[in-house]
Amino acid sequence: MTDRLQSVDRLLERREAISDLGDALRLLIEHATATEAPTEELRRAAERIRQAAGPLGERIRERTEVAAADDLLGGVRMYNPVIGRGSALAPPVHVESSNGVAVGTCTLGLAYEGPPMYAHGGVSAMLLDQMLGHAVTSSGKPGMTVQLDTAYRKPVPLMTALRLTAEVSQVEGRRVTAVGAIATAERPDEVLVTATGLFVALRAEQAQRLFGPVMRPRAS
Ligand SMILES: CCCCCCCCCCCCCC(=O)SCCNC(=O)CCNC(=O)[C@H](O)C(C)(C)COP(=O)(O)OP(=O)(O)OC[C@H]1O[C@@H](n2cnc3c(N)ncnc32)[C@H](O)[C@@H]1OP(=O)(O)O
Repeated sequence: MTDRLQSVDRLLERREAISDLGDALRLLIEHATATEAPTEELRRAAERIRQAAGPLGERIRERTEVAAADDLLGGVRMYNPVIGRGSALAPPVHVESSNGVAVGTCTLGLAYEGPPMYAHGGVSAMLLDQMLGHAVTSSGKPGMTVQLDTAYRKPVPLMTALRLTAEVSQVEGRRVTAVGAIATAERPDEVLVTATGLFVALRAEQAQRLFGPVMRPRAS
């Protein structure tokens, strides 16, 4: 096996391990949010979790370093808080996108609760920002969100399969507008939340100013 193939294998193995850890963390968060276990059990769990966290903190990256398992240009972001399989914060959303259109699926657990039984409005906005970002990126004009308007028409139910959609609606020079919606998978035509986002493609000097350290090739 060539060195390159071996390093690809190692990368895939690491991504698999990160996803496995992410799944475990999501289970932990969901149980910790839903639990009505005795108080003593909570104390024991806190101690065991601190013990498990210790070794992970022994080698950590700086803010200016991209995670070793990520591929920025290829769109692999293992710790993205919406789609990252390694992020305990991510539901995670599974997204497919092409030609300015994105479709996503996810189920939100009790950890995302705002009003009882329903998703927090900020969580819906986060999901839609990400979805709009995928639509915009897949149109070939990636940019950053400069404005996001959300309209909450009906509450988003927790523990229910959701369908998220987004598409580019307007391109004006460096400014790209996209619209998106959240519905349940069961009733995709009944819109619960909508969003309109304005994205701006960065000029080269803006990209350099904001992302200079992570744009440099990794030292081997
Ligand atoms: C396969 C790969 C898949 C990967 C998928 C990845 C998906 C990723 C999903 C991630 C999703 C998550 C995404 C995130 O979370 S992105 C994170 C949240 N967003 C930010 O942090 C952005 C913060 N903003 C800035 O840094 C600056 O505003 C930037 C640098 C973006 C623009 O700099 P600046 O502000 O100095 O502007 P400009 O001089 O360059 O000019 C820009 C043009 O835009 C117009 N303008 C600006 N602001 C507004 C506004 N509010 N309403 C209306 N218009 C506005 C402006 O007038 C001008 O128009 P014109 O005069 O040219 O006509």
